[in-house]
Parts: sequence; structure tokens; C-alpha cells
Amino acid sequence: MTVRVGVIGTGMIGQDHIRRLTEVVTGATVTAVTDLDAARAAEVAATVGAAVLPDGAELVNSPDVDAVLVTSWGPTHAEHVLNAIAAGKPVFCEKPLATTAEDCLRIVEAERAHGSRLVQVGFMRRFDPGYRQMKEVLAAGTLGAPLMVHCAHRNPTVPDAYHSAMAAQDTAVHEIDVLRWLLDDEIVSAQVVTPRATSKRFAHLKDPQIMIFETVSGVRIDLEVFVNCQYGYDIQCEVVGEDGLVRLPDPAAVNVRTAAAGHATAVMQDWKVRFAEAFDTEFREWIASVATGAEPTGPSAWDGYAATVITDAAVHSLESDGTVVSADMKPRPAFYGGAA
Ligand SMILES: NC(=O)c1ccc[n+]([C@@H]2O[C@H](COP(=O)([O-])OP(=O)(O)OC[C@H]3O[C@@H](n4cnc5c(N)ncnc54)[C@H](O)[C@@H]3O)[C@@H](O)[C@H]2O)c1
Ligand SMILES: O[C@H]1[C@H](O)[C@@H](O)[C@H](O)[C@@H](O)[C@H]1O
Repeated sequence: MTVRVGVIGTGMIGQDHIRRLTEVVTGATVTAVTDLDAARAAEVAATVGAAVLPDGAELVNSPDVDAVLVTSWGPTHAEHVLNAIAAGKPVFCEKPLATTAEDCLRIVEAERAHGSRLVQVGFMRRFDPGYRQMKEVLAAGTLGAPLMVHCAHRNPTVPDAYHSAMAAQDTAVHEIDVLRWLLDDEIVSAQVVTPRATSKRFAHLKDPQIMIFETVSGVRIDLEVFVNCQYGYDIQCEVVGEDGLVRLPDPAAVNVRTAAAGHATAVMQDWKVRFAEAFDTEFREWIASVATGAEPTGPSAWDGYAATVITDAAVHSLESDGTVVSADMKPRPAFYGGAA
């Protein structure tokens, strides 16, 4: 079966996912798109022979759409995801699932009322080969109990519109999701402190930020978020256990030796390149689940809810001079499996 996908939002990542669905993943075709910017939607639709529909509700309910991809702006996600659940169609929603915990819970409740999982959230790091190898090592128990995690999330720079809360909402949210999954543990509190700020930042931006999370079992996670580090896109993660540690590998890259540069290995500059393989695998697995009528196995609506509660706690801490803020979540329903 070829899965006919309708795409809501044909901006930067929407276009990248349309390319992926069309050129990389087998078994999928993009049959319909919509965007507030009708000219942009028409231009993108023409590249893949899709229909342009007037809005998200029509797209979700189109008989030519089997599954929905939401790549519009975050505050609009909840409406489109709820429409897809009401239509009984699988929906892949880019992060965030919704911008408020209340909206995430409405989605969780709608999905539970539907009776089976329809929603997958776009936390692509779970599909990265390096993180998957870390997960295997941790699951095998080779390291003993995990005690600490040290992470860094560095971007060379960010656009002017990026503000201090986005360090948690837009950037750290990737670690928040992948660490809940890696450790199979829930985050219960967040604290954000700010070291000396880089002079390369915009005046309105607190950068870098150091985030400290604690989990139910007492693991401490420290995460440096530095979004104007200048030198590259650099993602580091090291889990330290009682008997050893496991570290996220950098993607393979050649080492060049010259008199001028000494030993040199290029530093990646772009998250789209760093996580290209993760995005491809994420969509291959999502399309495979839709094609076979199976429930998606990627990040769930509950994971989307948890991520929003934890990022809210981090933003609250940032805005209250680094107080420790608890991440108050509802109990996890059996529908979404055991512990996170
Ligand atoms: N997983 C990741 O690493 C990752 C990376 C980048 C962006 N994202 C997420 O993807 C989403 C889109 O980001 P982007 O960078 O592509 O933004 P963008 O501004 O480039 O594109 C968004 C598009 O959606 C359209 N749009 C907005 N609301 C709409 C609505 N209700 N109906 C139809 N069209 C609508 C806009 O006109 C725009 O063309 C965001 O939620 C962002 O957080 C995820
Ligand atoms: O939207 C992007 C994207 O999610 C990247 O993966 C992250 O590194 C950036 O900080 C963020 O702004």
C-alpha cells in the first residue's frame, strides 16, 4: 500500500520532509498540502504533483489523505492533531505536540478515547544511530545503574527572533525527550542557571544556559545550551554509570593532516545534516507503521505532553533566577505503557 500523506505547513521543515517522503522513503506519496501562504503551498505542491487545499481541516478530511503530517507553527499543532484524531487518521506532528500542557492533555484524552495510538511526535533523536547504540548499551546493563549525564547542545548561531525561553522550548527539548527515553526514567525537576553571557549574543538573549534536571531515580543531568557558539553544530552526551560510561559518537568524518592545519576533522554546521539519517529513519518507520495499520512506535502524545511540562519547568526556573522547579505531571495512563 502506498501511504497518501497530506502536509499542513510547507515552510522550512515541511519542505524537507516532503522531499524525504518523496525521494528517500519508499511507500509514501504526498497527495495534498496546505499553508497559510497560498503561493508557497502552490509552489511546493507543484514540485510533487500534490493538490493545494484551503486549510488544515479540509486536508485532514480529504478522501485522498491517509495520514497527516503537521509542520506548521507550534501554536497551531493542537488543532490539526485533534482534527486528525477525530477523523481517525494517523498523524505525525513536528515538535512541539502543543505549546501548552493543557492542549497536550486534550490530545492525550482524545487519543485515549479513540482507543489506539494515532499520534507520533517529531523527536528525531530517538532514531539517530548513535543514540540507539547508547540505548542498547544502557538496556544491556553493562554500565550498572546510570548516575549522571553530561550533555552539550551547541548551535553556531540562531536567528534574531530566537529568545531566551527557546533555549528550553526549541533546543533543550531534544535532550529532554531523548534522555527520558535513553534512561527509561522520568524527569521530575529542572533548574536553569546562566553563566557569563557571550558577547556574540543578541542583547535580548541569555546565552549560554546551564540546565540541570533530576529524574525519579535520582539521576542528575547537566546540559549546556549554547546557541551562539560560533564554531559549529555540536551535540555531546555522556551517561556515567556505576561501572562505566557510554558516550554519543560524533558522526563519522575523515581526518585531514596538512602542515597548515595539523590534524583536522570538520565540525558540522547544521542540525539538518547532523540528524539527516535520524530524520530519514524516523519517516521510514512511521510510514511502515501506517502502511501496515500498526500503532506508531516513535514518541507518543504522552511524550509530547511530558516534554512540554518539563520545558515549562525549565522556562519557569530561568525566569525565577534559577530556582529548582518541579515538573508536575499527571500520572501516566496505562494506555501509554509503563514508566517513561
Ligand atoms: N525536529 C526538529 O528538529 C525541528 C526542526 C525545525 C523545526 N521543527 C518544528 O517544525 C515546525 C515548523 O518549523 P519551520 O522551521 O518549518 O517553520 P516555518 O516558519 O519555516 O514554516 C511553517 C509554515 O507553516 C505555515 N503555517 C503556520 N500555521 C499554519 C496553519 N495553521 N495552517 C497552514 N499553514 C500554516 C507557515 O505559513 C509556514 O509556511 C515548528 O513546530 C518547529 O518547532 C522541528
Ligand atoms: O529548531 C532547531 C532544531 O530543533 C535544532 O535541532 C536545534 O539544535 C536548534 O537549537 C533549534 O533551534
